[in-house]
Amino acid sequence: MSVAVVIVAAGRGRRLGAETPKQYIPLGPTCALRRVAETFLSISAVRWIVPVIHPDDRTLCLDALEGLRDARLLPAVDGAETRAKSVRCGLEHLVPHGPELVLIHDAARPFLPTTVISGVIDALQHGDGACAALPLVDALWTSRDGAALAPVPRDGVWRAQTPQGFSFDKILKAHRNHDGTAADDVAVAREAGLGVTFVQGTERNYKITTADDLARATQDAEVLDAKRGGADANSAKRR
Ligand SMILES: Nc1ccn([C@@H]2O[C@H](COP(=O)(O)OP(=O)(O)OP(=O)(O)O)[C@@H](O)[C@H]2O)c(=O)n1
Ligand SMILES: C[C@](O)(CO)[C@H](O)COP(=O)(O)O
Repeated sequence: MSVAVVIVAAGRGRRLGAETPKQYIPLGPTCALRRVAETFLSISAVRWIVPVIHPDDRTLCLDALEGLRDARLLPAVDGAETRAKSVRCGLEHLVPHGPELVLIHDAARPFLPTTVISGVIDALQHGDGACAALPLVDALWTSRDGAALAPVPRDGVWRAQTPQGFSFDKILKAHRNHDGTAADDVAVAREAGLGVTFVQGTERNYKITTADDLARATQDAEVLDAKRGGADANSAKRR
C-alpha cells in the first residue's frame, strides 16, 4: 500500500499566543514540525510527505526542515484559513502522486510514537478510515456561569488525536464536498458516510494548544532527547 502523509502546520497558534507559531518554537534543538517530519520519514511505508504551511511562514519552515534531504519530503504548500481547508490543500497536492492511503497529522503533536502510526496503517487494511484516539477518563459535565449543572454520560466517548488515516480517493472526495469547517478529518469522513475505526492513541501524543502544553513539551523534549543521546552513545560503543 502506498502511503502519503499530510502534516498540517498552517495554524497561527492563537490560543497559545506566542510570537512564533507553535509548530516552529524550539523544543530543545528541534521544533515540533521537524520532529513530526522525522518521525514519518522513519516509516518505510511512507512514500510522500507534504507539509502544509501559512504563506507567511516560508522562511520558518525552510529553517525548521533544513538538512532533511529525503526525496519523500515534498516542498511545503500553502494552507488556508481553517484546518479542514489546509488539509484539502495538502490532499490536492498529492493527487498527481496517486497514493492509496493518506495519513493526516497535526504538526502541533510533536511526540507521535511510530507504534501509533503503524496501528493506523494496519487498521486501514480493513476499512476506509482510522483515527488514533483515547477513551475519555474524566467525568463530563455541562455547566452555566462556571457552576456544575448535569453530568454527561461518557460511555463510548473518545478523544480524537491524529494521525487520522483514510483511503486517499475517498477522503479527497469527502473534502471536496465539505464546507471547510470541520474540526478534524473524522468529521469530514463521517459526513461522507465513511466508516472510521478508533485505534489506540497515547497521552504522549498530546497537542500543544496552551502555554501549559508548551511547558510540558519543552520538558518532554529534554527527557526524550537525553534518552536518545544515551541510546546513540551506547550503540556507538557497541560498534
Ligand atoms: N488554518 C489552519 C489551522 C490549523 N492548522 C493546523 O492544524 C493543527 C491543529 O490545529 P490547532 O491546534 O487548532 O492549531 P492552531 O490553529 O495553530 O491553534 P489556534 O486554534 O489556537 O490558533 C495544527 O498543527 C495547525 O498548524 C492548519 O494547518 N491550518
Ligand atoms: C484534529 C484534532 O487535533 C483532533 O483532536 C483537533 O480536532 C484539532 O482541533 P482544535 O479544536 O483546533 O484543538
